[in-house]
Amino acid sequence: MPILEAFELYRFYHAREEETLALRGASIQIAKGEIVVVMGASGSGKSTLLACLAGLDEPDGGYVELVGKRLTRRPEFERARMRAANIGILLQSGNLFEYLSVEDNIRLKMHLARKLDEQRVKDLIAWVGLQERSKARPSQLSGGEAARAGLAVALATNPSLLLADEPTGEVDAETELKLLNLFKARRQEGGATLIATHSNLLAAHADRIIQLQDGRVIYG
Ligand SMILES: Nc1ncnc2c1ncn2[C@@H]1O[C@H](COP(=O)(O)OP(=O)(O)OP(=O)(O)O)[C@@H](O)[C@H]1O
Repeated sequence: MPILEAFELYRFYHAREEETLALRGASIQIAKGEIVVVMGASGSGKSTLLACLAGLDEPDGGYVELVGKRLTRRPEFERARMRAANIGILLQSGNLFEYLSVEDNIRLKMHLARKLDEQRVKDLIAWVGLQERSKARPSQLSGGEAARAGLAVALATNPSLLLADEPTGEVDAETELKLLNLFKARRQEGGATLIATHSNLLAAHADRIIQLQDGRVIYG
């Protein structure tokens, strides 16, 4: 069974007189242990797709199944509960609460999911190589450190699926490589990762590439 499956997603945006078709029948599947990269020109619908897959946005047509259960067209609190149990989200930036240290950001995420686990806090911090920076606030971190801290927070509750939207967009080449290696390490443990990105490095190491164009999957 795929961890996540999307069937014929449509999403329209209405702004003033204009209507934008951000998704026009996009279908995808992600299996356990896969790294799937979604590529496409700016405006092709990558962020919209990820938001629909995470249940943060509701598609106007089609639906998403998360671990075999429909996520779409449920009340927000139910989508939030399903998301919290199964999905970690990593964005280009803004993954951390500014007034909390790295380790407290991780703890807060666990606490909200009622999964506080001090050993896992330590393990995650070591895994992303931030042992020396665990008490630092986000504003005291370099871009690369903040990206790794964001990944630790996204994976705090050990989600079966990581959705990453342009995670290496604002980091240097060294951090890009570090993040790639962390995504690969996750794959060995059976975790699935879907990455919307323009990064050729991430694409080169993906198990599968999905190409979006004008809201449609044209490849993959
Ligand atoms: N909230 C919104 N209101 C109106 N139009 C929107 C909204 N969000 C996205 N769009 C439009 O939907 C289309 C798809 O946008 P989306 O952000 O999903 O593309 P993207 O592939 O992620 O782009 P980028 O690579 O630049 O982040 C674009 O034409 C965009 O202008």
